[in-house]
Amino acid sequence: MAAEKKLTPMMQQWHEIRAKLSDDTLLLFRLGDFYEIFKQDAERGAKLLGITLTHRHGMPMAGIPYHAADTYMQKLLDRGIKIAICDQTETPKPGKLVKRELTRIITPGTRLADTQIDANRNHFLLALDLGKKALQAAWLDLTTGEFVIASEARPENLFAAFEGIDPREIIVPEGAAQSWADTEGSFGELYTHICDGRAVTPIPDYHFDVASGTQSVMDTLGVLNLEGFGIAKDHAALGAAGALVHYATETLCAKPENLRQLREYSTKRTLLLDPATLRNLEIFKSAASTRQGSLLEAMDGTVTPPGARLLERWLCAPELDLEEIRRRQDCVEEFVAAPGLTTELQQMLRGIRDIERILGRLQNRMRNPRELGGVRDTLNALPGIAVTLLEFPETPVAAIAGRIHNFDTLCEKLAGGLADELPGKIDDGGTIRDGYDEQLDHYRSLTRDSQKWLTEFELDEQARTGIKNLRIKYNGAFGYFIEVTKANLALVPEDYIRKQTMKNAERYTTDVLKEREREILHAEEKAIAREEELFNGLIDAILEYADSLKETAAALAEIDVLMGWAGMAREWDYCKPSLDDSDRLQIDQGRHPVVEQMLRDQRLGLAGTHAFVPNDSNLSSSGDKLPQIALITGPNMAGKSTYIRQVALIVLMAQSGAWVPARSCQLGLVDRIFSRVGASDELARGNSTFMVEMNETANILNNSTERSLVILDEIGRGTSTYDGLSIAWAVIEHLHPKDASGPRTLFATHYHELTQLAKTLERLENYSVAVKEWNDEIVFVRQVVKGAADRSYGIQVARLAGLPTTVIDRAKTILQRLEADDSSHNLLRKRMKKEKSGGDTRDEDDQLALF
Ligand SMILES: Nc1ncnc2c1ncn2[C@@H]1O[C@H](COP(=O)(O)OP(=O)(O)OP(=O)(O)O)[C@@H](O)[C@H]1O
Repeated sequence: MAAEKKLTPMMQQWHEIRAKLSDDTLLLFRLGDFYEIFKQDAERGAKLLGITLTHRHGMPMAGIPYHAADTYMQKLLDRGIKIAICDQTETPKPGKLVKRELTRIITPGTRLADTQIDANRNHFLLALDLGKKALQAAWLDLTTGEFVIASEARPENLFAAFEGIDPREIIVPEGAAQSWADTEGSFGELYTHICDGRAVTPIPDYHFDVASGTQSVMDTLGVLNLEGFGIAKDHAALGAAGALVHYATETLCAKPENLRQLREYSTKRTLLLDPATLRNLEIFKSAASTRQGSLLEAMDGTVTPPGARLLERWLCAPELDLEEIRRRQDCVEEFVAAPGLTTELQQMLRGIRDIERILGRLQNRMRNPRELGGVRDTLNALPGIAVTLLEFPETPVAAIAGRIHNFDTLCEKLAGGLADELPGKIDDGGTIRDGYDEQLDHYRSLTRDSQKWLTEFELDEQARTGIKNLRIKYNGAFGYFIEVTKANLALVPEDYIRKQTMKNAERYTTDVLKEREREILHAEEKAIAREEELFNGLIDAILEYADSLKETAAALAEIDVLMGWAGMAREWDYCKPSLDDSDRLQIDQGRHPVVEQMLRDQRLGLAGTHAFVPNDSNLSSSGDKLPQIALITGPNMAGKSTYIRQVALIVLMAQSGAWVPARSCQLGLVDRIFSRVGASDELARGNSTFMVEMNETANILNNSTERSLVILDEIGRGTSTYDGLSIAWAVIEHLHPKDASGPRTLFATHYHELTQLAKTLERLENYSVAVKEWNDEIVFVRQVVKGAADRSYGIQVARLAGLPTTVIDRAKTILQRLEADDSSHNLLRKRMKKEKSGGDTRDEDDQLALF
């Protein structure tokens, strides 16, 4: 207690505020031009930020300059640290403790400042709760106001969506986090996976209560019920939504003001992509974890950040609604047919600002004059965009254009009120245009007159005292003063009153200067206060239009994505796919969108690289005239993986509403894409390659339907040949139910033995990727043809890879011996050889019963 008594009033204030925060939060305490960090926070902060730790009266402290705070905050947030900001909430007065309040807590999932967020990506905060029957989830992007709930009896279906939304922070009920991670089976694994590398924040369980959650969601949205959003009052995920609202309110230190809508995500309305497929198909990130080389990058022709964000949302939730898919496709078609207008529109879109996020900040009390300038400039650009869109009358594009509102009144108000050049902060002055407000003009003229007066006063005093270098100066602590250097002290007149002694100068004031100082400061203070009032008035005027601004921003984002797709369609000669409810998939001359682009880029630099070779794909789940399963064999490096992936990517693109890299494409809607391809990054998580492969395969066998698309690449290669072959064999049989339909499947393999399945499975057809042999060398022609391949040409490919000749020669010898060996494994191969040469295979058929 004795120690407590000694605290200065300011430290008492610090203690009171610090006590409201959790231990892991770092408190930044505004002190003049610095944010100070004290005590235990100082030790932690100094280490994390690499700044000097000092001690005052034994108390550790560290400080960061207010003007550079953004950079330091960014560093802390990137390390997953929560920051609490305590600001001065009144103008400091000498001798009085300034009022301070917590103004914000910033966590990885609740950042708002544009310097702290990625413009092209959403920043979602995700809340999870596992009920007895279902997983409840809600996610919210505070920067844009997007707010979604979901409830799913099969949690694995939702984890696919989470992978796509890529949450920055996950809120869970206290106590649950560890027990969920320890849950046996897929839930535990998926939960651990989604938490990996993300901030996880436990909050008390009662914040997940459905009844109180519903109430706080309704209060925040400003509605009396949720029927307008098609959501039942007792929707089980409203508990998670309530937890989000609570957390957002706590961190913003106020109710989030930009939440206006709530949407339900349903796995039944979306083509599902499980996390493994998103990774395997390199949808959002390449295998090297970069955007480059991903489908997202190859499909991104957007020119605005909201467009880029919408593209990502569309790609992680491709549609099952034919009408919506066709609407998007038709818009792309309009833009494809009007390249000139499209380029013009794109040019205009480049000039607009991110209204959705500006609104988010304005509504949540992060206001600076330049944001208003952004709204003004964007509104000025809208009529031009709207007029250009009128060139698409009575088309789906015109329907989107119809969602762009008219803001003439607001435009006029902002043009009249805002200065042309805007400062970064309202306190800097100069936000409001001269002539907009009489009162402000009056204070400003007083200040301007005073500046003139001060200049004249300086000249007069120089003349009166004979001190040529006498200066009138100003600083925040001492106000206005007359500065005289030490050498001229003898000339200082009697009426000068000493204010401060410096090393080389003395500072004085006079009664006249004191009087004038009072007037000037008063006028400046009044001017700033009036300017702030007017500034808030303009913000209120903007916020009155919040809903129509949001709708306009959403329409512009759509136009941006669709024009980007049209640009791609023209540049890469894509076709408009035709989608229906059938069970077929027919792609004529399909290409891999990413590999094709990479090959062209390489070709520019590397002579001799070939262009992408297109291939057809034809499947139907009932096996009606087309196979249900395509089994693809072929040499290493021939292009098997590329081929099967391209089919999956084309389906995903088509159901997102984009055009696709093919000459033509007919597609019966796919409900899920499953993949088991390539190595995975699971090794670091303690799973072996084979284990991962089997987990993914199990998921496919358990969850695929006859509407699904399954692509499997080299199943079973992670174990011994016999085990692998047997598993692959059984997997194919499972995917080919007797007398029923099965998922449309592409299966690439090096087990040539599997090609025999075509004899027993009527809906399976063999294909191979052709190569030409020339002088014991192979030439890749990348053509997929009907019929099985006879060998792997592994040794030839190894030679291409640069294995030493001695190793290649030795491998050939071993291969010859193995092929001569009469093992049961080679029976199949021998049999195939005989078959090819028209020999008798009856003996081996008996042996085949083994499989
Ligand atoms: N249709 C194509 N046109 C042009 N180049 C292609 C085509 N398909 C594949 N390639 C090129 O060939 C390379 C190898 O393809 P891919 O990995 O698909 O072969 P693979 O048969 O699956 O090989 P492995 O069996 O060794 O895994 C790709 O990286 C790509 O550059």
